[in-house]
Amino acid sequence: MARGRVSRLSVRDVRFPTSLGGHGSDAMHTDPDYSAAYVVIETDAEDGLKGYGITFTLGKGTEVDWSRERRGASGDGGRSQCGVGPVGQAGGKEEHMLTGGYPAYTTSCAWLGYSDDTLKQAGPGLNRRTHVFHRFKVKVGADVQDDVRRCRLIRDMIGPEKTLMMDANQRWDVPEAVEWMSKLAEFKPLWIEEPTSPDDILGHAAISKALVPLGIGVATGEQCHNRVIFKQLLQANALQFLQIDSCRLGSVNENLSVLLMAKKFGIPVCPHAGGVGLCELVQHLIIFDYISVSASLDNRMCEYVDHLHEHFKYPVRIQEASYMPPMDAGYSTEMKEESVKKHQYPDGEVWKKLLAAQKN
Ligand SMILES: C[C@H](O)[C@@H](O)CC(=O)C(=O)O
Ligand SMILES: [Mg+2]
Repeated sequence: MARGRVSRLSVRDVRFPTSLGGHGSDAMHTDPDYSAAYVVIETDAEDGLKGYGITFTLGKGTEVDWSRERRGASGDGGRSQCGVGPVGQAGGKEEHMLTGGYPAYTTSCAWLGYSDDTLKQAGPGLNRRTHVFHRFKVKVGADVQDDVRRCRLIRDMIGPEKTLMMDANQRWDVPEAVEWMSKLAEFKPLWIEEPTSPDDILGHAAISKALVPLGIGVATGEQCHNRVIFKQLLQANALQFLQIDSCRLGSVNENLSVLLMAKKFGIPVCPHAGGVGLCELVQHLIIFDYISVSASLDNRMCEYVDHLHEHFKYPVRIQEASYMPPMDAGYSTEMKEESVKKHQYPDGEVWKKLLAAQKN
């Protein structure tokens, strides 16, 4: 157990220029730069132990988080996530995880900013992934004709059996969501994610009521910042898939309370991980969910995006489209110092070059 009092805290603004390749783009966020307020805490125990935390943002948001972290990293429970202990004793479900891992789906096949050629190409496109993954998510919501074309292309490539999900990133109002999804129903999506404002609990309930008869569930949660919102979503039958976000919900404890509520309501948790470092964090929560709470993999899967893992000291391991349990102690949050230095905004090497090029 860590001893001592927190004696030092650093917060750094780390940004990755993902917008240059359209990675991470959706109907609401057209040019995101995956970024983080990266926090390191040390104690006066002088035992070498440090705590690492990140809060995911899309670039400019880091400035807001930066000032929050500086003002009171411990005051409000913080949105950053610091290390927890290693996995415990092996039992039947742990064995299952250790051998087979936790099922993953990929969103990296179909960000909204990708051209049709990119979707088709090997490399960042879908071909490379179709034989690895069985579950795919496509971004929709900006233009219905584009969505029909892109969903057809993807459904044709993955075939009728593989699972397809759709994500509108809050773009629609309630009637629009129902109408739009009725047009995309032919592509057999398992869920529509964030069909409308994340705060509109009754709106989500109305959309669920209209779409469940078409075989389409509603998924939401990546913008839900506390357990009370999730409680209301569950009580109102407003979602069929619940998506915790390890950084959005303040603290591991808040995430755990949502896992427990989801179990009580019989709703599968399928965490959000589209961002930098989110896959690294959320794998701990979802494997815990399986081993200690839900005990089920029915209709459950964890999002995977395949960017930026190389900047983490303990990156996720994906095998056969599954997250393999992390073997290192902690929450897999520590970034490589070299990566942090290079991507620090605005004075890291990467940003100095980009900002200079923008001026010219
Ligand atoms: C801006 C982010 O990339 C967002 O599109 C992620 C998301 O909605 C998801 O992964 O789901
Ligand atoms: Mg989403």
